[in-house]
Amino acid sequence: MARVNGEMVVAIDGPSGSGKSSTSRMVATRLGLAHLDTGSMYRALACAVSRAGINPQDEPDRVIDLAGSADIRVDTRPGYDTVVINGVDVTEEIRDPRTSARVSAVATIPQVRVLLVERMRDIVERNDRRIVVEGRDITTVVCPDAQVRVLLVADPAVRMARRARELGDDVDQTQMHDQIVRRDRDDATVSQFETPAPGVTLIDSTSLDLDEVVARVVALTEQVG
Ligand SMILES: Nc1ncnc2c1ncn2[C@@H]1O[C@H](COP(=O)(O)OP(=O)(O)OP(=O)(O)O)[C@@H](O)[C@H]1O
Ligand SMILES: Nc1ccn([C@H]2C[C@H](O)[C@@H](COP(=O)(O)O)O2)c(=O)n1
Repeated sequence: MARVNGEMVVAIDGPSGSGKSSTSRMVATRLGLAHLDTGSMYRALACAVSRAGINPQDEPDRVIDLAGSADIRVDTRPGYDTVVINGVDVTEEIRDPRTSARVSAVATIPQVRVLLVERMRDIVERNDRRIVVEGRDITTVVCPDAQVRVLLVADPAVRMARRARELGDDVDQTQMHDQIVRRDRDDATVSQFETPAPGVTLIDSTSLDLDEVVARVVALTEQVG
């Protein structure tokens, strides 16, 4: 295994379905790092909001209260991916297309973002800054000082096809469009993940397989002085 020693924060941003989680998990495993999927934290909050019967558009203050008070536990061992909020294991629920449809309404509330960014940075520190962190604003807001910063993109049609293959018969074309195109449009109102910020490496995976993407990210970690 190409383990790295010392501090190594790898920040990976990108639009929905661009391969952030698959890539991050494999990079973390290969390098002996922890893995934080920050989208899972917004998704967990969206589950708790829904369980509490809160409508984020009508009652943003209740969402903000929950974002501040909720006990959110994420397992940062690569491949474990367990997420528990207020004692409820939502690991499966966060991947339900209904959660995907609701999560942007929670993640686009600015005060919610401030509260969760604080928690994300805390998790990075608790992992001794040896971690792969993925999301939409990791390279720009959460960890702009990361050793490696990547924006991972892929053509929307390719992302939809990959997601459709993953979900099988469960999701129709309208839902797929909502999960990828509509979600990106909403999420892009609060984060900049469509073009790389200065110093961020762009990787377009449209015609790269997963192993090729992982190899490129690992190569970037090897260039860190
Ligand atoms: N380079 C690639 N080539 C082919 N398939 C890929 C590639 N990268 C990811 N995939 C597949 O695309 C799908 C979406 O990948 P993944 O869940 O990692 O994306 P994501 O960016 O984390 O998505 P989301 O933003 O919705 O959480 C998965 O089925 C994954 O196996
Ligand atoms: N750093 C982040 C991470 C995620 N989000 C939002 C955007 C998505 O709609 C939602 C779920 O993320 P996903 O699991 O699809 O990566 O959370 C964000 O705004 N910032």
